[in-house]
Amino acid sequence: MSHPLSLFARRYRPCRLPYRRSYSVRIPGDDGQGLRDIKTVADLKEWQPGRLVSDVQLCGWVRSVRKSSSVRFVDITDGSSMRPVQAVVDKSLAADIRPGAAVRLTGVWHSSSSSSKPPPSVESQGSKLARSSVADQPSSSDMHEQEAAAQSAGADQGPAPTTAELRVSEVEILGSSDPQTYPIQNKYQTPESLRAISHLRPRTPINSTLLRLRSDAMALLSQFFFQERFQQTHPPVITSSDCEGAGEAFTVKSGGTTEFFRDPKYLTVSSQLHLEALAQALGNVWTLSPTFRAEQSDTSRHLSEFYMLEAEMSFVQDMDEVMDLAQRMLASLASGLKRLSAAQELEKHRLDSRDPAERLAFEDLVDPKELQQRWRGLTSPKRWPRVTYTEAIEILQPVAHMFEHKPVWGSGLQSEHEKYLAEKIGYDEETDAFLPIFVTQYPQEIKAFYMLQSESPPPQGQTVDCFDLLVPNLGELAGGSMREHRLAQLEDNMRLHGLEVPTQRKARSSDMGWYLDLRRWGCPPHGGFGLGFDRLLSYLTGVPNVRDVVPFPRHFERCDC
Ligand SMILES: NC(=O)C[C@H](N)C(=O)O
Repeated sequence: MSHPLSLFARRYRPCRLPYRRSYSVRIPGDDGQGLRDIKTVADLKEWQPGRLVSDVQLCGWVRSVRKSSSVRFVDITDGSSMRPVQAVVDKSLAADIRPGAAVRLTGVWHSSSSSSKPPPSVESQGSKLARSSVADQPSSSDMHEQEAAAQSAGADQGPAPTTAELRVSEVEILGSSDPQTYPIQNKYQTPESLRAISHLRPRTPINSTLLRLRSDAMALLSQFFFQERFQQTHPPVITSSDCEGAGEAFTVKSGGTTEFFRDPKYLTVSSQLHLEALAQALGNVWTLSPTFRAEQSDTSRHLSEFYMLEAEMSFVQDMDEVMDLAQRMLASLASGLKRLSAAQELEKHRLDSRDPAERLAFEDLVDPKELQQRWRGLTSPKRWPRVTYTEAIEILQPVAHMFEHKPVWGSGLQSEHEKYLAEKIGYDEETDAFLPIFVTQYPQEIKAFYMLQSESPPPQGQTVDCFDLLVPNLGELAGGSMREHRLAQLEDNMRLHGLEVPTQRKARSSDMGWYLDLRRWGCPPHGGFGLGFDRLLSYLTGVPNVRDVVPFPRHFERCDC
């Protein structure tokens, strides 16, 4: 008897969906069967078919228009690459091609390999104009004829282009733009002025590349955790409690007169407690979710809404395993990003940029040498340094005069202390790299109630098995801990931190009864960490203010659109 599945397989005919191209670039003969994979401006710029190709269609936004006597050189972008592609449009067709407009252009693709002469190396805008042969080209209809002749003769024809470009015969304006009012100027705009137009800011070359890097990072992290057999989960955004107990939660209100959820609810400050519940069913779990803190800190490192990457591991006894995971994850992310275009473009175009406005924008970023030291540290095969909080205080005390706040055992490390430690301990002379550092075992009193007490605390006082991951210039990038998995001890910890200890979980109750329940049935030793995703991106890209690596920053007194 045949297996029911094979029966199904015989009956099953895959349905062939009509192929519809929804990409910004369309080349003739591309029927979606994978013969060519030219979908975006980034692909098109790389495409060197070795001949002229007509009927290439390009959708995108006009970044700039340069004029010569008979043609317009139009820079087109679709957000897929930092550099635009050049379109050459006869003056007669170009009247409505203005910066900011959305256009569809059709024409002949001239790649550098369709030229008999080798392409020139990097050119300045001025020299490009002067040297381009296009200004002396025949009209667009002549270009079509030339192309047909070239194809039938199987040979290259026409004057050699100096750069890959689309010679346009048809122009459609899909969304017009008035350059007089368009707020994105072809001149330097300060980060602060761009923040005031966060809905348009992604159209600038550097910001759009940062957003692509952000997207790459999310994809790589998903890949990493998938390979590590972690389950990705969606913990809630609306929660009953302030997990860290720091009183920095936003309250959720419905706008009605009655309490929507019966009693006050909050926007999550950390997914950790819910992740612990999921980890007790799924093993190892992670999430990258929005997190909210109502801190009134108006600094370059704080956002009221940020993305936190949190991971929780079950059956883990040793905190080193949690720190190893954090290091493995960051190393894998950094090496993955290095292979992708957004990170490569940021590095390359910083060096080859000829546009004065863009050069100024690059100067707003951290010095390239320091940036390389960061990346070398993140991808280093060496184990990142681990020091206890007590050792850290001992390192800080002899140089206490350097700080505004005195380093004393029992008080939290200030950002100035964290930055000093990261630079001092993390610098690896041998490789000229900044290794991130782990500071472990903080005093119990200044840490959250759920952390596991250390087995052998220092004479100064009781500590907990926790860690902060510190990097130069930024300070804390991540924090994690072993969680107290025993009910009685957890209840003691709660009392110690002045929290109410519910005796049993009541239906519909919003107290911590549910969290204590987790300790009642099958709670193994476990631990995890949370990492500020936006801070990480700002560290990787050298963007000094975390507000410039998120599309729509929200922070104290600012939530613009
Ligand atoms: N998942 C974590 O360990 C993060 C921790 N709850 C924090 O907010 O810092």
